[in-house]
Amino acid sequence: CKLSKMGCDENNCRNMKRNLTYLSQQHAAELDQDLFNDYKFSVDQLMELAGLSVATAVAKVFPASSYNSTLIVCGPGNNGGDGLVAARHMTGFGYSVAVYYPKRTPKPLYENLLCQCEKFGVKIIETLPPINEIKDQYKLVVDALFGFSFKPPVRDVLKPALDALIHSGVPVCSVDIPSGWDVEKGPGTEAALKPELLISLSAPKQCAKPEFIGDAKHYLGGRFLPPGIIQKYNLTLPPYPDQEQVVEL
Ligand SMILES: NC(=O)C1=CN([C@@H]2O[C@H](COP(=O)(O)OP(=O)(O)OC[C@H]3O[C@@H](n4cnc5c(N)ncnc54)[C@H](O)[C@@H]3O)[C@@H](O)[C@H]2O)[C@@H](O)CC1
Ligand SMILES: [K+]
Repeated sequence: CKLSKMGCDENNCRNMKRNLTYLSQQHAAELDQDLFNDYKFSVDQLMELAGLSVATAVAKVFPASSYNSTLIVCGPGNNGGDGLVAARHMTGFGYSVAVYYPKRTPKPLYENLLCQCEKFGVKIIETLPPINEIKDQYKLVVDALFGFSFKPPVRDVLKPALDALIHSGVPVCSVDIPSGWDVEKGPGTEAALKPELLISLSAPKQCAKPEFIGDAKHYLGGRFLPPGIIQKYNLTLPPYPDQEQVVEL
């Protein structure tokens, strides 16, 4: 992590992680609403910054030179929207990107993002390859299926998409929440998704605590929190270095 690279010892690293704020599901949703209602952000604005930070963190950990072909699995909510934004930015970072987006929400926001993906050369696939063939086609998978509004268990319609994330055998980068996990209680079972990278957006949620994510790399992105929100929710978060979109936790 950042601190250990700066020569700090492991205890300091652990203490920093222990002092981080981990939001409950309810506070994550309330904070989101405050950004829209009190601070007059639009969803598009925040989603663009969230998706850019996802693409940035992925590129830092899994560079396009080695992990050029990427599958992004997008869900029906804003987590899926972050995935569509990340897909577009990743084409600019040198990746060849395919998007699987099985349950599309008929709203201009998502339709526009999908249109932009196509125009940037993202391949939109209508069916997933069989699970055992995913690793023949892709070197990396981005999990933008469910975010902080997910309530387990997964419903049948999106179970095949979640199973593909869990069993593909390809490194998975999860956007905000590892899909299928309880937002507060973590993975729950041994059979849950085990991402190699988690990008928490705005602030980590309780399922991102070290005891749940283990050795996974963990980044914070979504550099858009106003000082008033940091005060209101009493957030302890690391500073972003310079003009970076993400910080490693
Ligand atoms: N405040 C923030 O930090 C921001 C958050 N954003 C993203 O927005 C996400 C939250 O988005 P949403 O509230 O739209 O919700 P999600 O994207 O978490 O998912 C909601 C969708 O999943 C479905 N769903 C929920 N439980 C399910 C189950 N058990 N089985 C099948 N489907 C299920 C719901 O019907 C709904 O369609 C965050 O995690 C983050 O990725 C960003 O886009 C912008 C700013
Ligand atoms: K996710």
